[in-house]
Amino acid sequence: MIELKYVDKRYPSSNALLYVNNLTIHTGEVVGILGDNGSGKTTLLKAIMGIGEIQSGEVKIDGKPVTEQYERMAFITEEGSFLPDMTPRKYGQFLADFFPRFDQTHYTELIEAYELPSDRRIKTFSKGQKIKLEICAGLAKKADYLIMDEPFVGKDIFSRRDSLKRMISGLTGDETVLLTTHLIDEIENVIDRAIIVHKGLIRTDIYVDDMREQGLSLADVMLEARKKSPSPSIHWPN
Ligand SMILES: Nc1ncnc2c1ncn2[C@@H]1O[C@H](COP(=O)(O)OP(=O)(O)OP(=O)(O)O)[C@@H](O)[C@H]1O
Repeated sequence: MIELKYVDKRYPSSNALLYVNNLTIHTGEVVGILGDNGSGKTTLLKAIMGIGEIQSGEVKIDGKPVTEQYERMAFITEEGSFLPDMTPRKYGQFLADFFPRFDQTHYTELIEAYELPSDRRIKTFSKGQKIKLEICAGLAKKADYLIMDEPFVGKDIFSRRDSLKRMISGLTGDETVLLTTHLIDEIENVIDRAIIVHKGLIRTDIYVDDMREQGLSLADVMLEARKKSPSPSIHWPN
C-alpha cells in the first residue's frame, strides 16, 4: 500500500507545486496518473519514490519510508537509471549486483523479445529503445511496486500495444502499478483507477468500473477534472 499524507512539494526555481492531502493506493491496483503537460504527474511519482525533498508531509510504502523499500520498487522513466556507456548485457550484470531479486534470465528474454541489441552501448539507442530497456530492467527486478513515467514515450503505435501486452503479461497480478501517460485510449482497458492531476492538485480519483457505470470515458473525466475547482476539504499548508 502506498500512502501519502499532506505532501507538499515546491520547486525553488519555479512557482509550481504539488499538494496531496491524502492518497492511498492499495496493493495490486493498476493506477493511471493522468493530466496535462506540467500538471505534476512526474512530480507525484518522484515524491513517491523519494526523489528530491518534499517540503512537508509523509509518504509510506507498506507503512515504511520509501528509502527502506527500494528493493521492492522499480522506477521506470525515460531519464533511465542506466549508465550510457554500458551495454544492456553489462547493465543486467550491474542490476543483478544491486537488486537481490533481479531475474537475469527474464531480463535476457525481455531484451530479446524487444529486439534490443544486447552488446551495443546504450547511449546509441533511440528514445523508444531506451525506455524499452528500462521496462526490461524494471520487470526483471520483480518489484512489488512498478512506478512508470511515460512508458510509451518515443514508441510507435504497434510498439506501444506490444509493449503494453508484454508489460501486463510479465506481471503476476500482485504488483501495484502506477503509470503516467498521455495515451488515454491505450490504457483505458488496462487501469483499475484513474487519478487526474491538474495544476498540482488531484482533481479526480475514480475507479474505471465506476466511471463506466456513469457512462463516462477517460477523456470525459479528464475534461471535467480541468473545470473542477480544488476540493474544499483540502488543508493548505501554512
Ligand atoms: N526541477 C524542477 N525545477 C523547477 N520546476 C520544475 C522542476 N521539475 C518540474 N517542474 C515544474 O513543475 C510542474 C510539474 O512538472 P511535472 O514534470 O511534474 O509535470 P508532468 O505532469 O509530469 O508533465 P508532462 O506531462 O509534460 O511530463 C511544471 O510546471 C514544471 O515546469
